[in-house]
Amino acid sequence: MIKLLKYLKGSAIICAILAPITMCLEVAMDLLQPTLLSSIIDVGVANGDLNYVLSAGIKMVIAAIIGLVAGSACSFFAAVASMKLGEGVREGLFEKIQTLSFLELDKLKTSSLITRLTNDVTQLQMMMNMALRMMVRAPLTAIGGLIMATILSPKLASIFLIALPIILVSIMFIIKKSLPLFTSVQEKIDNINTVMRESILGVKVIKAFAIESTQGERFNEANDNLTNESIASQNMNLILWPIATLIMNLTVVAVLWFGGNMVNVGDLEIGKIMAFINYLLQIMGSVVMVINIMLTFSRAKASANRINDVFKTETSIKDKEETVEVNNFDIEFKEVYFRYNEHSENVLEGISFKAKQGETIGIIGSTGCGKSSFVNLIPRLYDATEGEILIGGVNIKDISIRQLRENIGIVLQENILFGGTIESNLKFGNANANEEDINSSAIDAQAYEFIMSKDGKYQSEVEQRGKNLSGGQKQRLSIARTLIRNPKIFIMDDSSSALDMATEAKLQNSIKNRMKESTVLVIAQRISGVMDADKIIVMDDGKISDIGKHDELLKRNEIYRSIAVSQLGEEVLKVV
Ligand SMILES: Nc1ncnc2c1ncn2[C@@H]1O[C@H](COP(=O)(O)OP(=O)(O)OP(=O)(O)O)[C@@H](O)[C@H]1O
Repeated sequence: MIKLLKYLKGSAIICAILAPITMCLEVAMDLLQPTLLSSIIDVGVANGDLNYVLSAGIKMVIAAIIGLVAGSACSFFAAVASMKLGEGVREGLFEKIQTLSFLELDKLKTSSLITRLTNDVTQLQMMMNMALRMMVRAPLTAIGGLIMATILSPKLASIFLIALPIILVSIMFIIKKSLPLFTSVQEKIDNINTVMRESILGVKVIKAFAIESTQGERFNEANDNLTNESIASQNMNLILWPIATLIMNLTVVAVLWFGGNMVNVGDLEIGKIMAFINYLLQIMGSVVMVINIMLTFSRAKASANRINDVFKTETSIKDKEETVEVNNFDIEFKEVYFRYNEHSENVLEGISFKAKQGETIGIIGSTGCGKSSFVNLIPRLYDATEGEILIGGVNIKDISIRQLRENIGIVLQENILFGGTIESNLKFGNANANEEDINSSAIDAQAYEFIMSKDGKYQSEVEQRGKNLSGGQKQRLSIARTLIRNPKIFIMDDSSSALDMATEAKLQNSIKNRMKESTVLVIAQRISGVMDADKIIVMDDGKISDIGKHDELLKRNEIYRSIAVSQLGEEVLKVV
């Protein structure tokens, strides 16, 4: 948890220092009150000295006002410092997540990352706030109260020697038991976030399949698990209160019993007993505060561990110290093998091929045969497990990730658009794009017409994830967003599947003209999407089955021939 304090910066550090200082003042004022009260009773009232009573009373009021102001200032400083800590940690986490590769993101899981960014940071904030207010107050009040009570009557104060150890041992026991429960509660929140995320994003599928009740059951199960775990962690909390209250009440009885006897034999004044009980209540109150701090601390520790897990995660894909600039964008795969993690099987096996800059390569194969995995290796979204991938003759691991990704434009299979306007989405591809760039990429992506048909044209609103656009419109905007970068390597991962044949043909034509100088890789499910390519790679179960032109493959490759016949009919064979 201490490690995360480095996210406390600037004015927040000053607030974090001022909060305990102002708290010290409040505690001092609180500790003064019982002594002033006892002097009023034992001196003022006992001697019938009204002036003494008045002046001590005024001192009590002034002390209370100073205590109030100091306490409010402390709460303010603690709130600012803890909010700023939360802001800093969230910012750090967000930046860290941006650096992680797909591999680490797969492992950490999106919904868990969201819980860590929100719920776990909130726990940390609460801890910080409480620590700044209570961590000083509780021990100071307890120690100060003990000293003042001992000054009043060392004999009576010996009662604390029995009461305090019992409470402290109970606290330690409960804390030890509750830490794993708090970690488990956070995990259960992860689960519920996963189900919620799936249910909300997939609400249309759920409705279309009429599986609301099944989803409801999944949600209820996750919800029940969270509730049960939270109750278990709170139960620990509940045991502590009766123990603390019982010990406190027994101590008060003991003070009254022994103190009463002392008054009877003339060893102690009545006012001192009252002050003693006041100190006792302050000490016990601070013990209760310590219990609260410890419980919040255990919960925050579980959250801090989860946050630190993200900070500790090192990206597996990073730049070497010395990187090489490339000016040529031929691509070569040399005996490339790939699997998603050490426990899974190879998704790609022995992939070798070459593509010259300016060539268009089509990639076709049955679903799940590894096409997306294959192209994802080129911009290093994942790293190959074995073998080498070269661009312009240089291993891609020797090229800086920035240069690599700046020169590669990939239209992913999942077309994710961001909330904003059509223009802001296109500018994701190139923030400096001018009107001409925007127009030309929209025209080439066959998106211009539908954009112009909208009332707002380029300023038309795009809702989150582009949900107010059709599948084909999203695909075309995603293509335009990539074309606007004029990448040296242009990859389309099944990006024209939602377009009709005529639009797809126009798209192919415009890409061919625009990307003459680039290496183009096009994954398609439809033969029409790849048949005009300079080379077509036929993939089968993670391996390359064949590479050739349309006519050649029709003649010699069984897989290609069967895909072509299934889509274009037997006539396709007559041309060969
Ligand atoms: N992130 C991932 N983690 C683990 N396995 C994955 C992941 N993504 C894909 N796979 C697995 O890798 C294999 C190849 O998937 P890939 O997406 O590359 O196939 P594809 O040929 O592009 O499929 P499609 O044509 O349906 O898009 C599949 O068996 C899939 O289950």
